Parts: sequence; structure tokens; C-alpha cells
Amino acid sequence: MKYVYLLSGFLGSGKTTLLVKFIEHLKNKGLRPAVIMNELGALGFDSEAVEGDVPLRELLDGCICCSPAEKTEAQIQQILYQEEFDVLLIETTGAAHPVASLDVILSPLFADQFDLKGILTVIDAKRFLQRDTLPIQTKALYLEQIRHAHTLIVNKTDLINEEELSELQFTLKQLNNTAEIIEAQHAAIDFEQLTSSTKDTTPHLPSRIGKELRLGSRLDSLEHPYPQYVVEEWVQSLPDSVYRIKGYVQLPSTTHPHLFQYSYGMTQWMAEDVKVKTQLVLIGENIKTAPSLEAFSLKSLLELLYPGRDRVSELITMTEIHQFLDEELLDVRTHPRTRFNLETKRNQIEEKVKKLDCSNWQEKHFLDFVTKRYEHLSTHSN
Ligand SMILES: Nc1nc2c(ncn2[C@@H]2O[C@H](COP(=O)(O)OP(=O)(O)OP(=O)(O)O)[C@@H](O)[C@H]2O)c(=O)[nH]1
Repeated sequence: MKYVYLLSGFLGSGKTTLLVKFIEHLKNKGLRPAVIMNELGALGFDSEAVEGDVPLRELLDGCICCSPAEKTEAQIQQILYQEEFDVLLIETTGAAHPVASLDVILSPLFADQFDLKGILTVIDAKRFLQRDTLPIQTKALYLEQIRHAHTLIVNKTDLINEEELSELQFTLKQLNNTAEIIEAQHAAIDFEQLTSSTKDTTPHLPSRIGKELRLGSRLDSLEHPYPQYVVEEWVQSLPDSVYRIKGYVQLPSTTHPHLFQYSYGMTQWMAEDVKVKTQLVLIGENIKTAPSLEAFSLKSLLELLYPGRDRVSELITMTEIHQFLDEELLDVRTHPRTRFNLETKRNQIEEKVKKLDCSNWQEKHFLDFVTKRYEHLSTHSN
């Protein structure tokens, strides 16, 4: 798993200055950085700031969020498979929206190899105080970069006074009360503190930043085929704070998975002619709390099976669904935990499911799930 930091911030705020210092810090720690730089214009001036021994790819002529996704995907894939590195630093243009940048970086083809450690937004302290002079759209983008940051680096504090700095701090807290705010001159920050989560996070744990803070991503593996209508219903049920979903879904009726994309209320399906891993990347705010496709589909069945049960309507995660079904199977209220009782209970649930008004797919999907839990419990009850 490679750690990824996204460096965002307005033109001239100090992103390249931060990048150079970040690279130096990583090298001193014995870590191998790699860089993707996105510059507007056809020439990569800033890339000269990166020393020759650091793997570097440049995304020229276009902003990361509006240049062709395949091109960016190819660049990221190239760096991933051709270079050896531990941490990927991505410097976006000042014109990039953080959600769109994440969207491009986290392709379902390789999102499982990246662990997003943070979105760092660099702010030019003096220009921020003059933000009202910016055109409306530019200012809106500026504020979005601040709102979605995990860490806000208030740079160029040498150009403002104490009073202006406190005013700035106050405004930033109002815009984003979860981000850590770090003041800096020439982007000289305590990188040790910034990357401390890198040290104690094992690759299999979600990153500290992604868990606690707002904008983030999640990768869900899909273990079963899902009909298109179930995916569409799931997407409709999700909160508005889920901005993007993309990945590969196996439909029950096709040989190969379909590429599925969801963006601001619209879905798109495209047949693939190769075998790819079925998984979905979700991007949004508080994304860890959004129900997974599997949890959604099982919960729909549980609602039919146990109509009016308050507890069922509160189930969100797969862990909660497992726990609920396990308690039903074990019938904790009345029966001792024996394999015999477990089997009886399982048969009862199966009979009930078969009488429900649901599709063949739903029935099979649910019965497979019940069987899995039954097997798990029988192993653990004996
Ligand atoms: N006074 C002052 N100047 C700074 C500071 N940090 C960076 N600069 C200068 O600001 C200018 C822009 O810095 P960069 O690091 O290139 O900013 P950037 O965000 O990468 O710029 P773009 O790539 O054009 O978006 C450079 O001339 C830096 O030397 C600071 O804290 N104070």
C-alpha cells in the first residue's frame, strides 16, 4: 500500500515550496517519494524544483480534474508499476477541485494500492484576506479547497500582522472546523507531526485522516453479482454527501463486469470485455458511514422479513447486520446455543424468505448470506 498526499491550494500559494520540503523530509526518513505534478500550460516549470532521483510524472496542458481521465489514469498506472516508492505526492493546479482530483486519482483499477493520508491545502495568507476581490467562481473554488482539506497550511504569514492572522484563523475555523491549521513561512512545517499517522498505521487499517475527517474515499469489494436495479436503488438511498462512485460490478446475467459510474445523481453503465476485480470506489464526506451495496441489499430483505422491527431500520453496517442475523439464528432469548437449534432456526428463516415477495436474485443472495452466517456460527458454537 502506498501513501498518498494531495497538495491543493491556489496559484502561487506555496504548493511547490511545500512539495520540495516534503520530499526532503521523506528522504531524510528513509522513505522513497514519487511525485505527480499537474501544471496548467504546456511546460512544466515547477517540475524543475524536484530533484532527478525522485520519480516524477507531469500532467501538462489541463487541470487534473478536467484533462482526460484515461490520460491521468495512465500516468498514475505508469508510476505505480514502473517506479519504486512509498509515498506519492500529488501537486494539483490551483484550479483543481479536491473532489474532482480525488476522483481522477482513485481509479477502481488501482485504488486498492493507495491509502489517502491527507488533502493539504496551502493558503496564501495575504491573498486570502483579499479574497472578496476575486471573481465569484474563483472565490467559490478557493473556499471549496479550504472546506475539503484535512490540513490547512496558512503560508506566507510573514506578509500579514498578528491581528490579520487571528482574523484569518477565525474565518478558517468557520469554513472547516475539522482540519488542523498550521501556520508557516515558506511552507516550513513540522512534517514529523503531519506524517505521524504514517508511522503507526498498518497498511490494512484505514488512514487516520480518512476516518476522522470529512472528504475521503472508501473501497468496497463486491463479492457477489448484483442486478443493475439493486445498484441503482442503493445509489438513490445514499446521502447527498456521496459525490462519486465508480468501479466494476458483475451483473448476474453477463460474462464480464460492467464499469459503473455515479456522479451527482447520474449513473452510467458500460459493458467491459475483460475480467476485472469487482470493487467500488466511493468519494464523499464522512464516507465511512455510508451503507455499502451489500449492507443495503441485505437490509432491504431484512425489512421484508421482519416488518416493523425498529432495530432493522437502524442497521447500517455489515457488522450490525451480521450481529442482528446471528442473534436471530442463535435465538438468544429462548434456546441454548446448540447446532440443533441453530439448524432449526435457519430452516425457519429460509422457509420465511421463500414465502416473501422478492426476486429470485434477492432470495438467493439472502439465503447464501444466511448459510454463511449459519456455518460461521456452527463452527463457533461447537
Ligand atoms: N513572502 C513569502 N513568499 C513565499 C512564501 N512561500 C512561498 N513564497 C513564494 O511564493 C511564490 C510561489 O510559490 P510556489 O511554491 O511556487 O507556489 P505554487 O502554489 O506552487 O504556485 P503555482 O505552481 O503557480 O500554483 C514563490 O516565489 C515562492 O518563493 C512565504 O511564506 N512567504
